[in-house]
Amino acid sequence: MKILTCTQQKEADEYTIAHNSILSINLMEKAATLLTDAICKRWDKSHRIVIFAGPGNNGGDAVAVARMLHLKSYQVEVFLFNVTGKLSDDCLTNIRRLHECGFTSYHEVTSQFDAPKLTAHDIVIDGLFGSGLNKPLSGGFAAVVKYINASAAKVVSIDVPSGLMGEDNSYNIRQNIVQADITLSIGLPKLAFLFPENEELVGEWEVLDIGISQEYIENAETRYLITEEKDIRPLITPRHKFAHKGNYGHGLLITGSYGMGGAAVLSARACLRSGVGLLTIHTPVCNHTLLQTCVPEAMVEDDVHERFFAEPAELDNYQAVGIGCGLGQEEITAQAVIEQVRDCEIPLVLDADALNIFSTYRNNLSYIPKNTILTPHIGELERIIGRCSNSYERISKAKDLANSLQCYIVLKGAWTVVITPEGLCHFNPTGNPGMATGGSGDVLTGIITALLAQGYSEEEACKLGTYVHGLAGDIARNKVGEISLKAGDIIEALPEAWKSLTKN
Ligand SMILES: NC(=O)C1=CN([C@@H]2O[C@H](COP(=O)(O)OP(=O)(O)OC[C@H]3O[C@@H](n4cnc5c(N)ncnc54)[C@H](OP(=O)(O)O)[C@@H]3O)[C@@H](O)[C@H]2O)[C@H](O)CC1
Ligand SMILES: [K+]
Repeated sequence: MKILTCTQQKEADEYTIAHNSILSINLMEKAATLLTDAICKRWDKSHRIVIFAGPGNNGGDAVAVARMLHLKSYQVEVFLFNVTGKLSDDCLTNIRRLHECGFTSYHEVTSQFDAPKLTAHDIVIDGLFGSGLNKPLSGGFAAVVKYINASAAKVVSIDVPSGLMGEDNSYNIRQNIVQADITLSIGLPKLAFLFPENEELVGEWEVLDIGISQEYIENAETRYLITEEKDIRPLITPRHKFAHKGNYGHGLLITGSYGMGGAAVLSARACLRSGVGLLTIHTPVCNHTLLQTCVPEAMVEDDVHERFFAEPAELDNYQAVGIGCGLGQEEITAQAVIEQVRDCEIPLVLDADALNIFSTYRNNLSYIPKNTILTPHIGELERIIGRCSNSYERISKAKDLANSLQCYIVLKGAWTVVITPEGLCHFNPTGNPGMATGGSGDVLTGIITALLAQGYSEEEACKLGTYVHGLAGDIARNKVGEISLKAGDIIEALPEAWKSLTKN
């Protein structure tokens, strides 16, 4: 699913009106009908609905919703802010329609706003500003926002929480943005919804399909997409009837150190549950027995060192290599990692300590081969690109890094994003907060390494790997709950996740 900018969203509306023979006012009527349904589904008529409408079409939506709720016998009160004396045509039409159905609780605010007292049982509909916002809110509107946020009422924002920009909020004023409990987004989701710092502003969100022109969406250029199951399923290549283990690649995981053998176990088990033909684990001697016992399906190659990875492995026999889980950052390991990466000519995944090593030895970043997959969490990424003050800045800088290294970056978190060397950002929808636990990343590295070994392209391996990892996490959550979820549960759920993605 594409994510469009607010400017594109406006163009999409105009295109739909021009090409799908629908009048602008009727598109608004469609939006208002869906908004009203979504509201009625959640709250019954015992709640007073207090609607704050702005001067543009976001306000027009809100006024149309007021009429629909009024006609369903909800108790509705409308405050329309008309401080410049300039209302959009569709907003004006809806004000007329509201009056025509005998509605009397309408207040037009031109200067002084006598704020109603809001209680916890009230529902506020925030239709002040939507995709037409062109600067941070200030003055009277900022005061209205603060009053809404200070109230105990539940807040439903139409399209976007008023004051929030759809994409970049680096220069916004946070306290002047509505804190919604629910955002009912019209057409497509906005990029800003996917950023963790906006969670308390956007609340729970839902997209309402008002029938925006598919043709426009297909042709719209965007760098931001949400991966869907329908994008993932076709990527999976079925196994051949006459296949043998040699057909599915030999993966190598360079993982583990003294006290961190578990990371090697987790990544190896996940790798084996993701279709790899053969797996070898290169690990310090101290982990030999552990791995032979816990992962009997894998071969173990001992490093020269008792406790740490110290000497690069020979890569001739492998189709992919994953480096970093539980490696530690000993000087001797750092040198071995840099050398291993510099000379690597097969598909490569760098995770955890391998990334930390490159952030310490930054001058060696250019040794990372083209098309390598880097799988940092926010902390690991910022050790490389520097501290960022918000997600938009972080993603922009990550795109720069992916471009300068010509690498793939899998930035892990809620909405893990796969960034391609060309700067496309694919947001992954699966997964849950239970997966924020040690070892979860090791599992992902194992999965992606398995996919690369089987011959999936880097982009496919990133997208498919993050999707199935999150899906397995969701299956595990259903079994054990978010609090108890541990990395091993994700591995145990991988078979079901793979099965669900491959069944008809
Ligand atoms: N038919 C359609 O196009 C549909 C649109 N939908 C809804 O429409 C909004 C977008 O509507 P739009 O009118 O483009 O924009 P807004 O309602 O968000 O706001 C525009 C007005 O706000 C003023 N503005 C902008 N920023 C500020 C600010 N910081 N402070 C004060 N005023 C501001 C702006 O004035 P200018 O003079 O600056 O232009 C406009 O007056 C979309 O979000 C949907 O809710 C329907 O959903 C479907 C059809
Ligand atoms: K709004």
